[in-house]
Amino acid sequence: MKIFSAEQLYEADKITLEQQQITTEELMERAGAQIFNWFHERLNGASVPIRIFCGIGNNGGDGLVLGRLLIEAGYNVIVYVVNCSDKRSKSFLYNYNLIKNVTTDWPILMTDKNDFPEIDPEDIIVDAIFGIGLNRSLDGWVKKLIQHLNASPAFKLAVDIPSGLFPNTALKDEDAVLRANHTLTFQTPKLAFFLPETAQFAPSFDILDIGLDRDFLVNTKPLAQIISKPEAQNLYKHRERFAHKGTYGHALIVAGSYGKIGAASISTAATFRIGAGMVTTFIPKCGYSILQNTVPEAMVATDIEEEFLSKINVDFEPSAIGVGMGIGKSDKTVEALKSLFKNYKSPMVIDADAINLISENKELLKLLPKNSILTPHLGELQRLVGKWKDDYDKIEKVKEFSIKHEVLVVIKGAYSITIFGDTLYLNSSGNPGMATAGSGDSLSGVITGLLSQGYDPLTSCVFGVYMHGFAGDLAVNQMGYEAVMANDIINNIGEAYMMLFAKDQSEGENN
Ligand SMILES: NC(=O)C1=CN([C@@H]2O[C@H](COP(=O)(O)OP(=O)(O)OC[C@H]3O[C@@H](n4cnc5c(N)ncnc54)[C@H](OP(=O)(O)O)[C@@H]3O)[C@@H](O)[C@H]2O)[C@@H](O)CC1
Ligand SMILES: [K+]
Repeated sequence: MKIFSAEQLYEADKITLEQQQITTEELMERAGAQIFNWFHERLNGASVPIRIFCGIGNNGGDGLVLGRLLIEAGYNVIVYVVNCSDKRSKSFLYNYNLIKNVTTDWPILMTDKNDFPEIDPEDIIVDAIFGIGLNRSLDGWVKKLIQHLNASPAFKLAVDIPSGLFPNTALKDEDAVLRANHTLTFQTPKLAFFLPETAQFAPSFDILDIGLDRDFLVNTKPLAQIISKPEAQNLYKHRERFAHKGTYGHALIVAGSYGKIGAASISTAATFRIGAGMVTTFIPKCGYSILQNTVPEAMVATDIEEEFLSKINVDFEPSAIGVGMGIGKSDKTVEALKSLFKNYKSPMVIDADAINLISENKELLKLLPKNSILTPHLGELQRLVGKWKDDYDKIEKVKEFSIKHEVLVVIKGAYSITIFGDTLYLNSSGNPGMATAGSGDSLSGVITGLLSQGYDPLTSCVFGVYMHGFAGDLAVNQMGYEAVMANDIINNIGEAYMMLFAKDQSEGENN
């Protein structure tokens, strides 16, 4: 699914009116009716008070349509106009007049904080104050109104986007945003719903299809793409009946140091589970028996050093390489990486300490094979690209980095983001149970295993991140968030493949 910017949505709006020969008011009626249907299906005529707060732009207009339809259906509705300016939009005014036809309880005009109503915990609050037209942070009594609403335990439903939240630019004042319980967003979710600093304001949402122009939606390059099950299904490559282990490549995992041989075992097991044909794991000598015991399917090659990596040498041409998990930061390991990057031109997954070593020895960046994949967590990312001001600045910095060094970057987090040049993919699978040691090592193994099978680097990232998260969702369903360990994620990769095409929706919420 695509995420469009506010500017693109206004463009879609304009094209829709032209192509479908409809007025703004007709489109607004569609939007309001969709929200009404959502309510009506759930409330089924219940008499709970619904307090609709409308701004003076088109978001407020949507609120007025909803109010009118709810009143007509016999609901207990109180409509407020947050009258912060006299620049009311044309469609707002049109619907302001219409609502007067269906009730003698005209909308209550609010002009300062003396007009704030008392709200019972059982009431429903509808936030139609500001939508994607917000162009500065809220202040004055309107900000106080938002805080008044936030202080109430009543259920808060936001229309299109919580008021005060910018759809695709940074937030400056987090005390001036409605904390919605749920958001009904038009046509596509907004980027802010997925980023760490702003997702808290829209913790859950439904997307309402208001019939914006299909051609525009299909042919326009979006701000970002969300990867959910349908997209992942399209990325999956079927196995060939006459396949043999060579068909799916011979991956090389370069990992581990004294005390961190587990990182090598975990990433090796994940490389196998996602489907690599063969895996050789290159580790310091001290890990030899451990690895042969924990992953007997793997071949093991060892460094001349006992406890860390100093010179990486294998006698085959790997189909993919995953490097960095638990390798530590010895000086000799920097040299080992240097020659690895120089000698092998296969696509590489670069993780953990390999990323840290690159950050400390920037000359390594020039040696990275083209289209290599870096999978930093936030601390590693910051060391790599420097500090960022906010989530959007972070994305811009990573885009620049990706373009400059011709690499892909996976920013790990609640919605992991894959960045390739100026293209963004947001992953929808995964859960907080996966914040556990070794989870990242298993992801590196998954991506390496996909590369090894011949998936291209971008698909390996996007599909790998999805499958890893999906396996984590299945693990959580079996044992709960707290108990999940990295091996449980790996052990559910098989189930994730089987469930990928199953109709059952038992996995995570936003899949
Ligand atoms: N796109 C679509 O396809 C469809 C969109 N639809 C709906 O339209 C919504 C967008 O409507 P919109 O453009 O009228 O903007 P909206 O958010 O109502 O607010 C604009 C007003 O707020 C003001 N203002 C801004 N910041 C402010 C601040 N900090 N403090 C105070 N005032 C501030 C600004 O005035 P200003 O003072 O800047 O001149 C202006 O008057 C969208 O979210 C969706 O709900 C649907 O109906 C159908 C299809
Ligand atoms: K809103």
